Amino acid sequence: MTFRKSKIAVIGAGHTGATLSLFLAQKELGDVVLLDIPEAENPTKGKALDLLQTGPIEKFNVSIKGTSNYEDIAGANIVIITAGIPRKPGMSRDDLVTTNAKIIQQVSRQIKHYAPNSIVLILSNPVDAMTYVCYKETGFPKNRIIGQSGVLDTARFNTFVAQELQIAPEDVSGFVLGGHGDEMVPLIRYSYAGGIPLEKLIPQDRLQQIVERTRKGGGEIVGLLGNGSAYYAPAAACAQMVEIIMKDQRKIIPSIALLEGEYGYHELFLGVPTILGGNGIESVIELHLTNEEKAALHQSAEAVKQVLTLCQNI
Ligand SMILES: NC(=O)C1=CN([C@@H]2O[C@H](COP(=O)(O)OP(=O)(O)OC[C@H]3O[C@@H](n4cnc5c(N)ncnc54)[C@H](O)[C@@H]3O)[C@@H](O)[C@H]2O)C=CC1
Ligand SMILES: O=C([O-])CC(=O)C(=O)O
Repeated sequence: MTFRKSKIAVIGAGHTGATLSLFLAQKELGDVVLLDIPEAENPTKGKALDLLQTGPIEKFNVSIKGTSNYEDIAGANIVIITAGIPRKPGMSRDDLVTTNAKIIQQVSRQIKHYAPNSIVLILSNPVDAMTYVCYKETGFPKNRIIGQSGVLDTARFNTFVAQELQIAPEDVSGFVLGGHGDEMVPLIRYSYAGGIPLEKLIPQDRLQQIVERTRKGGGEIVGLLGNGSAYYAPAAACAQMVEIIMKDQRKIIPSIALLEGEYGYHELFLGVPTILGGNGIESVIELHLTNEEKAALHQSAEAVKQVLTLCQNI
């Protein structure tokens, strides 16, 4: 009898890619292939070997291979793209667009060739636009092209609310819509702690401060790190999405998904609540929004469209 394990490919072996590989190995979701550019082949192999040697201590048993050869991702079930440059203090995510769009284009071509049946999860920034670039370049169906932003943004919101109320973070279920930029839309009306609407637990002005901190949550960490951006929580967010897909858990999770009429948008990737499962995005959940919420979402969508115009001539 042959036992075939699943294969998960992580493109980009930097901070997020290497951290994600550790989370994936700990979850034993499949064998991990960690790929970076040829110039970084030795460090990539070194990180993979180091991760592999974590197995006996952390009690996981999967293979972890470092490589710069795309043949190694052949047949991957899921590919996560973390390749690209991160921002530095003073930059916005959108400032990365020209460099990263070219990288995503190259990487997507290789994925199309070597892992044509894979589900692709995009992390690289500006992530809403990079998800669109990957969609266009691979030509994969929309359910198999997913961007990560909302799991992370919601985790930040939940953390700040838990700190405010002095409760367990897992008791908080926040809700964030829109693009992964400072215009993102944390929706207080759909946010709860222990089933109680947050509006009943925290005064409006404090809630607004938490919303603002969430919107700028990535920038806060960029400012503190000084040379790069967050990677533990972003990697954990990707690992959770991979787990949901690999185990076909059908969870309601915010994903960057292609909108074809939902929320009034067409041919636009934006963060929305989705059912995530074995086929990737199983469906987009459309919620009723107040006029104020619609206006905030519109502002966020316009910011994403603006960045997309910069991807047209890559
Ligand atoms: N969507 C989100 O929520 C988040 C997105 N990010 C984004 O993820 C990206 C990666 O961040 P980090 O891992 O911290 O950066 P990093 O600089 O530590 O790692 C990036 C890696 O990509 C590799 N790379 C560059 N071009 C490549 C190519 N053509 N093929 C394969 N690998 C290539 C680099 O050699 C490097 O090892 C950034 O764009 C960052 O802004 C980071 C955190 C959260
Ligand atoms: O802030 C950044 O540049 C990285 C990112 O997307 C995040 O941490 O939310």
